[in-house]
Amino acid sequence: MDRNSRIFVAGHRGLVGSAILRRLTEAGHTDLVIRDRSQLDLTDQAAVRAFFDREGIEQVILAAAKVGGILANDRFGGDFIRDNLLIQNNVIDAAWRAGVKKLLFLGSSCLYPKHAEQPIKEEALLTGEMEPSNKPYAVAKIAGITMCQAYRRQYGFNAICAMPSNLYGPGDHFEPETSHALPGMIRRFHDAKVAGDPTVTLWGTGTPRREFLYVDDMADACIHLMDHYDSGEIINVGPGEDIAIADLAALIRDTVGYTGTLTHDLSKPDGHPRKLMDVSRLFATGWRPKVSLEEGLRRTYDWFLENAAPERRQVPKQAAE
Ligand SMILES: NC(=O)C1=CN([C@@H]2O[C@H](COP(=O)(O)OP(=O)(O)OC[C@H]3O[C@@H](n4cnc5c(N)ncnc54)[C@H](OP(=O)(O)O)[C@@H]3O)[C@@H](O)[C@H]2O)C=CC1
Ligand SMILES: C[C@H]1O[C@H](OP(=O)(O)OP(=O)(O)OC[C@H]2O[C@@H](n3cnc4c(=O)[nH]c(N)nc43)[C@H](O)[C@@H]2O)[C@@H](O)[C@@H](O)C1=O
Repeated sequence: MDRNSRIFVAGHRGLVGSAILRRLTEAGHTDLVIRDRSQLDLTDQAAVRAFFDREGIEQVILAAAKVGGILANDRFGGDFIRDNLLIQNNVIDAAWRAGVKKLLFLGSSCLYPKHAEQPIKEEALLTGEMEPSNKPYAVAKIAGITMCQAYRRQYGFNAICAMPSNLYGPGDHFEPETSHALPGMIRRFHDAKVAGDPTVTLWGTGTPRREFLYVDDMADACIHLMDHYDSGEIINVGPGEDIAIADLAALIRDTVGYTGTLTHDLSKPDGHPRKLMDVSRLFATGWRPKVSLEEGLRRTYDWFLENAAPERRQVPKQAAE
């Protein structure tokens, strides 16, 4: 990506957006455009149109979305489908109208059929029943992909679509109920360690498998695709290996230094049994991930301790007296 190109990083405060902003800044980019939600609500079509008409944006990385773990998706499907359809419709359309040269849209591995053949090839999209827990989110995302492909075919708009695996790292969300599995478990093991709780409860059976990509690798992949990928075909982005949730829990337990026991809350959903993606299309472009899961967990927990651990929140003075 040209260092002088005017790039809008939508969702720059989020897990992926903040990593992309970090990477582009480190690479010496001088014309990065960012807007907090309070400055530009991407669900507001008129505001988004006016923004693109005014700002002369040349490239867009769309890392803004309504995102959450399996329970948030299961409980708030109306919010997920509404907000994601609004955000992506507004940004993709306004970017095209304003003459943006290239846009990156982010789907997810959870868009693939629940029982897709593993590892999952990009051609598997829409070939089978979807996982019900995140169907509203997934249908919205598939609409976004379809919109990008239709705008390319009808208008020649260079929109590309990546399908990331589960992502994690600095800037993630650690709220126990709404977060993704990896940060949720970090928080759960950490809180139990601080409180001296004898047991930690995991959701589900622990048998599902998930593919985890460290968010700085994801940021590198996004920039790599902006530089080297111009096809309308979706492209999987992941490390190409997965781990059972129960084994991930053991890794997180050791990273946090928790010594208690584990139980399972079987009332919580398992979701996809597995969603390991075939990343040969991505690897053929020359990209490879750099950060292992063990190293990524270490860095993520260090970031959590510095920035997100509940005991770091200042207790109001009067409450402490
Ligand atoms: N995390 C994961 O495991 C995966 C994520 N993805 C995709 O990657 C992308 C980024 O996800 P991730 O970084 O995890 O998500 P986050 O929730 O961390 O970040 C989303 C960002 O979007 C912003 N946003 C949400 N709604 C609006 C709005 N109405 N107006 C303006 N900004 C808004 C948020 O702003 P604010 O900070 O104000 O809330 C936040 O900065 C998404 O498209 C997601 O679908 C795909 C696969 C896996
Ligand atoms: C990235 C992807 O993320 C979502 O899909 P998901 O991968 O199924 O979501 P998840 O990260 O929350 O992993 C869930 C798995 O993990 C188990 N599990 C154990 N203990 C905890 C736990 O403490 N929290 C959570 N959330 N899950 C737990 C849980 O039982 C289940 O088996 C999509 O909605 C969508 O948002 C999407 O794109």
